[in-house]
Amino acid sequence: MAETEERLRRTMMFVPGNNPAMVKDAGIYGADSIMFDLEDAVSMAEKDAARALVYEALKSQDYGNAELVVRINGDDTPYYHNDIKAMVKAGIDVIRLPKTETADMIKTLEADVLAAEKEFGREEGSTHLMAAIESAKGVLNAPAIAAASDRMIGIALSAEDYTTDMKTHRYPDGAELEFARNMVLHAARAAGIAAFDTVFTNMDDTEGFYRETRYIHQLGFDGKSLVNPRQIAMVNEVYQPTAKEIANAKNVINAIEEARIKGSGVISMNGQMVDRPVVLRAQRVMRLAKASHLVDEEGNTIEK
Ligand SMILES: CC(C)(COP(=O)(O)OP(=O)(O)OC[C@H]1O[C@@H](n2cnc3c(N)ncnc32)[C@H](O)[C@@H]1OP(=O)(O)O)[C@@H](O)C(=O)NCCC(=O)NCCSC(=O)C[C@@](O)(CC(=O)O)C(=O)O
Ligand SMILES: [Mg+2]
Repeated sequence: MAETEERLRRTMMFVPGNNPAMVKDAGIYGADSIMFDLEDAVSMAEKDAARALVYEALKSQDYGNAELVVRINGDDTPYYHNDIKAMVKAGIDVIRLPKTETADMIKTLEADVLAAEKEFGREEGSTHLMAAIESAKGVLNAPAIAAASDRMIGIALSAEDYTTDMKTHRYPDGAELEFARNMVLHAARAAGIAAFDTVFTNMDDTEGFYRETRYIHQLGFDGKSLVNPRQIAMVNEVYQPTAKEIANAKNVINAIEEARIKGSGVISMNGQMVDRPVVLRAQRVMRLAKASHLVDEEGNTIEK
């Protein structure tokens, strides 16, 4: 992937760090990002073993093109520093801080990660960060959290802890998450980083999962945190562009290229004004189409 190209982050799958089979096979399902969990999926008694398991997997397993993320334990736990050191030493792509409530928590994490990069001879700045927003305080501070470090690649809403903090629970229509979703999304967009929607935990409610995914796709989220590989194809299906969207995107890109050659940045196409934001949307449609194997590298439709 070219350095300037936006990475697709439709699916970020939680993998319990204490489960050797799941850790080993996590790469076979095609998630855009694999998130090894050292926090709430792992009991206190298994914290050290899980960290060692994930460390060994990162050193020895080939997870293909997936972005590798680890959810460490919070800075109020005795595991936080060891988690950071082990994961930075193993060369993790992204550290996800759970229950992030302030920008200072990210700044502290950034300093701790930098110290670990120096200690283990890793390139300074190579470890990226993201924050999980899991409380009212976190939601209200989301803009500052999102902008707290140049290492930040995204922020995620964590609705299980958030609804507990709000003294409610999750309902099928998601009204209890409306404010938090919009805050997280706006904070991410204002900081120029990715926004991840929360996990959906009822494996049997396929209809509910599709409904929620279509909704967050419409809002503009980059993708969702997931708990099960069966959810990956469903998210990709919702996020993949339609044939009409792809055809339109190709026309936009071709038309603006012709206009550029003639020295113009804005044109009219079928009565519709085409300018920079329309072109950026068209380019994103083509990236999604490529990732969904609907078109090849040159943008030609792949016949199924
Ligand atoms: C849900 C279930 C038990 C269902 O089990 P089932 O047995 O019915 O699954 P099946 O579909 O039958 O599995 C078919 C095959 O896939 C394999 N497989 C399944 N899941 C896999 C996976 N995740 N990774 C790799 N492999 C997997 C499985 O091993 C089998 O492999 P095989 O035997 O070879 O065929 C299982 O998925 C699971 O444990 N999920 C992870 C749960 C978890 O991590 N929770 C913590 C994160 S949330 C949180 O903390 C809240 C939060 O903090 C969130 C935030 O911050 O965003 C907040 O506050 O909101
Ligand atoms: Mg949580």
